[in-house]
Amino acid sequence: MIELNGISKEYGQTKALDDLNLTIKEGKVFGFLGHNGAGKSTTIKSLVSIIEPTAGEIIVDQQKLTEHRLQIKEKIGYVPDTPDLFLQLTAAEYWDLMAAAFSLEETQKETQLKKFTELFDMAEHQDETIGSFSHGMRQKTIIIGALLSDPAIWILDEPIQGLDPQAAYDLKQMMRAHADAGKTVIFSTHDLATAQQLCDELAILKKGKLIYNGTVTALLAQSPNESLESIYLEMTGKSSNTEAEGDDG
Ligand SMILES: Nc1ncnc2c1ncn2[C@@H]1O[C@H](COP(=O)(O)OP(=O)(O)OP(=O)(O)O)[C@@H](O)[C@H]1O
Repeated sequence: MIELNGISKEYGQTKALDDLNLTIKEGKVFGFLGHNGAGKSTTIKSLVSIIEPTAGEIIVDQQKLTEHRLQIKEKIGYVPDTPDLFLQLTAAEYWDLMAAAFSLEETQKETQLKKFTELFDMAEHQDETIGSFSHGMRQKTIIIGALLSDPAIWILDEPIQGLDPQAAYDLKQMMRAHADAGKTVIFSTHDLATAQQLCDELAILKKGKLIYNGTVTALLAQSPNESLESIYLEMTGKSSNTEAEGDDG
């Protein structure tokens, strides 16, 4: 279980996160939604120790993140929102690096690589440099690297973006299966259809504040005849098309 207790992050005058309180449980797919700049990546980067919140505490499996960073990092597979790391390495070199960072046995590395490179159609590209890849191929390379060690906690910042429909489908299936196996899947997305299809629980952020936390089912039940898209747009301050067209009812 992951607990965020009173997390705030300030950049000068900007409050990127404002007193965020959340509990993220195993066995669920947990999604972060919010407009550009709402604080999704700031939350995710705080969880994976890239940035340090200005205030608050993160607890992972009863351990304080500030006191157990390495043990906690070993449990996490992280996919950043920009897959532009190590562009001069080949995909195979990058995966070797990730396998070494997690002290994977050679056989475990080979088995995992065979599975993922076949699944993501990357086997024939593994000796090419990451810099020569398309956005989607870079994304696949980073996803494979993040999942090589079979981490219990997946934290994926806009992982679907840029993937072709087959890879997106396969990744969503993997996320579902990982959660169904009792593990943790956290991701951010702008794709409301994906959120509706995949998430068990949601956190919707607006300007650094949590404006909804709960199940997708409960959110949809609040307005039974509306889609997640129109509910989201209403909550985040935008009107749906019908309202924008001046239906004064
Ligand atoms: N390094 C930084 N320096 C200053 N401000 C920052 C920095 N990183 C983020 N911010 C600000 O913090 C706020 C939250 O940004 P964040 O990247 O978390 O949003 P996001 O929800 O992930 O947005 P997007 O959907 O565009 O990826 C924004 O106002 C952003 O400008």
